[in-house]
Amino acid sequence: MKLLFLVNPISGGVDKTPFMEVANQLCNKYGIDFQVFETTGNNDKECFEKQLNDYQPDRVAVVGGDGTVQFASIALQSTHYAMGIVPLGSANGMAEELGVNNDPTEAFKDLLLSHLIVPLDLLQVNKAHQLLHIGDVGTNAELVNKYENDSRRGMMTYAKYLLSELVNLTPFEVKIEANGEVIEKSAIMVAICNAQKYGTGIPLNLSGNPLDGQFELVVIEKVGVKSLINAGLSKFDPRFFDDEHSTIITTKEARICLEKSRLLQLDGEVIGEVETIDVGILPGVVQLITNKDNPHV
Ligand SMILES: Nc1ncnc2c1ncn2[C@@H]1O[C@H](COP(=O)(O)OP(=O)(O)OP(=O)(O)O)[C@@H](O)[C@H]1O
Repeated sequence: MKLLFLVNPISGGVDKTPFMEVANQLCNKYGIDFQVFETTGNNDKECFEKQLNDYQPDRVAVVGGDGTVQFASIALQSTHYAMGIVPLGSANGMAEELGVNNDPTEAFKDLLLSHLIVPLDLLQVNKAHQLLHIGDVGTNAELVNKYENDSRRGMMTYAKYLLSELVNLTPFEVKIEANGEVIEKSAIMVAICNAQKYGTGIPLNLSGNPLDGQFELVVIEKVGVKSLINAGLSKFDPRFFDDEHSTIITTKEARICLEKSRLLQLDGEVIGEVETIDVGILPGVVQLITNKDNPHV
């Protein structure tokens, strides 16, 4: 077997050397030929694609967090190269959704052993962007933007912005065209979900499945104290999930029209202001190495 490691050395602020030493020993023990590609943050897509096509691996091991998994799935889409995840980021939301073992070495062994390869969906957003996990406009996108632009990272800064966003909630009008219907709502946030939960573990819906060829739009109309407490609790137990103030639409294609431009964030990255968001599904374009611990299989 030929294995290509795609490693993000900075994800999660975690030193990847101990994991790579164990992985190296396992590959030597089992006679697995391997190469390593380390992201640098510069020109990664071109360099990765070159190494991929020169080496032609049987499998790709993605070592990092959500940003790295998103990078890999976009680079590997519509190719025959299968990828598996070794969760080593600060947020491993997609790994969690897909039932990947929390222990990187165990996740790596699963990746080597499993013969279960399933087609994973991506979403196409406004022609120019692709989304793997969750994107949104409204409260959360504003929060991500302020947090990203503050040099003081960490939980205190995040909490400060979260509180100011929650105090200043101003609903906006949104029109959604999907499944041959038009829905108009007053919302504080609209989320585009290929999955169920944010990387923090807080769920947005309980029906999202990144392998089903569809996606969910979640329109959050308002947040009361009760739903905030429930959101926190539902991180630990989905029975607390409260959809009283949200509308969930399952579809393959949608147009979201906002009354005025708002910031859009996709997979944790702020894209910029948009007034119209066209979303489509790219069904099963990524070959994902998984196993029966994945709740969607
Ligand atoms: N070696 C590097 N040095 C600096 N930036 C890098 C490096 N490798 C990748 N990047 C940049 O880091 C970003 C991806 O990292 P991101 O933090 O989203 O990863 P992650 O895997 O989700 O980790 P985390 O969970 O810590 O956020 C991209 O913008 C990428 O260009």
